[in-house]
Amino acid sequence: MAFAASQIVRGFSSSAVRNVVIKNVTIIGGGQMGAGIAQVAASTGHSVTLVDTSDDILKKSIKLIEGSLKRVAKKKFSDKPEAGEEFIKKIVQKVSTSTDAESAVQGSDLVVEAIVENLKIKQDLFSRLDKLAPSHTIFASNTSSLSICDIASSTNRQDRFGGLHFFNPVAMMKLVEVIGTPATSQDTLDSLLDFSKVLGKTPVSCKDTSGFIVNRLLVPCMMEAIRLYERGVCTCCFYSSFKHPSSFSPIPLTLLIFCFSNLSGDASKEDIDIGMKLGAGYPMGPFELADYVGLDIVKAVIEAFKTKDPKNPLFDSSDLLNKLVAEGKLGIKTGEGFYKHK
Ligand SMILES: CCCCCCCCCCCCCC(=O)CC(=O)SCCNC(=O)CCNC(=O)[C@H](O)C(C)(C)COP(=O)(O)OP(=O)(O)OC[C@H]1O[C@@H](n2cnc3c(N)ncnc32)[C@H](O)[C@@H]1OP(=O)(O)O
Ligand SMILES: NC(=O)C1=CN([C@@H]2O[C@H](COP(=O)(O)OP(=O)(O)OC[C@H]3O[C@@H](n4cnc5c(N)ncnc54)[C@H](O)[C@@H]3O)[C@@H](O)[C@H]2O)C=CC1
Repeated sequence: MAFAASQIVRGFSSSAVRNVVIKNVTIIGGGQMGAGIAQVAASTGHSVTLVDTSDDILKKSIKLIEGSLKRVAKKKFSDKPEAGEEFIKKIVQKVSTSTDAESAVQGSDLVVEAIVENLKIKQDLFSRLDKLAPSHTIFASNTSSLSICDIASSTNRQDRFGGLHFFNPVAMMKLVEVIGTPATSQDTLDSLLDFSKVLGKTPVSCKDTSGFIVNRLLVPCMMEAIRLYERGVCTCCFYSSFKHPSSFSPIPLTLLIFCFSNLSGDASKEDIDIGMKLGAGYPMGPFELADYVGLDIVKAVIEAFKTKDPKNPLFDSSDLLNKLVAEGKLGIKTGEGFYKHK
């Protein structure tokens, strides 16, 4: 992540919106995603204002950014620790913090929202910001599962509203899904695509459908994994993966179907995770990844999918997931989720 020219200068035209120069970025929500987005935006030369509800939270956001930058600097400046320190300092200086979202958007070219996954709260936020942000400012949501159209409907700038869906951890994951609604202008989409590239990411364009591309495929897999665990799993379907861990050969479909229809014995989340890592080549198994993402987020995502597609059994809720969230066991961020974390 080198400091790069960060300006996106669009073709000149009579419309103010077409001349979008994304220099100043406001990120609302300083949790794991907002802090990550702030980090990559600052690392690519943007001036960033990070907003959250309290100074204590914002201090933790800056710590998250510093922690991630330390890992980057360790590689980039392995033999020059002082240069590494300077690199971190320069990037962190590009991030200012605020608890006042309304003022923070006033000089902003782009607002990226990464707050709690709740439609009403996101709509309330954007509706307030819409009244104060300059007319050229583009609004984007990092939602995992809510409709961009539904969120944008709270504003009077639906042509300048899109989805900008980053992946966790933002510093490492190369993909950004850029989502347009029927009302999003081509200029806005182009600006969001260009911005993603300036951040060093690879953008893909998505329609505003539940889960866009990646979560539409990941979430059913997650829910099937939880159900497998809740009702017991037939361990023989992972046998070939254990016997030949380096081969990564896919389990034959017929064997999988046989095993899924003959469930018996104790479930093991560890075995499911090993199965998906060694048998399907994922870097993390579903339970590890759910703990990494946050179980509150996973629950909110499933509920949003269910709201849009109520008859689909893939999105039926899970008693176990609901219980863990009710107990405050949200994964790595609280020290316990499906697993205990140090
Ligand atoms: C199995 C499929 C089903 C899963 C379903 C899951 C849940 C579905 C619900 C979705 C809810 C909503 C989520 C969403 O909207 C979208 C998402 O973001 S989905 C999550 C996407 N993310 C992933 O899939 C992450 C997968 N994991 C990885 O890629 C790696 O494990 C990871 C890069 C996180 C860590 O790598 P690993 O080798 O495991 O560990 P190391 O600690 O050794 O790190 C390797 C390397 O990377 C550097 N690094 C790691 N984290 C950071 C960081 N935050 N900042 C900077 N650098 C980082 C680290 O320093 C190491 O560098 P080296 O040079 O190798 O030393
Ligand atoms: N966790 C993940 O892996 C991913 C999450 N997302 C999405 O990103 C968004 C944020 O997720 P996380 O960062 O994981 O959540 P998080 O819980 O880590 O952070 C959310 C932050 O928003 C703050 N916040 C809540 N309401 C606010 C408001 N009205 N104004 C200002 N700040 C407010 C909270 O204090 C918190 O710090 C969600 O929409 C989620 O679905 C998207 C991709 C991956």
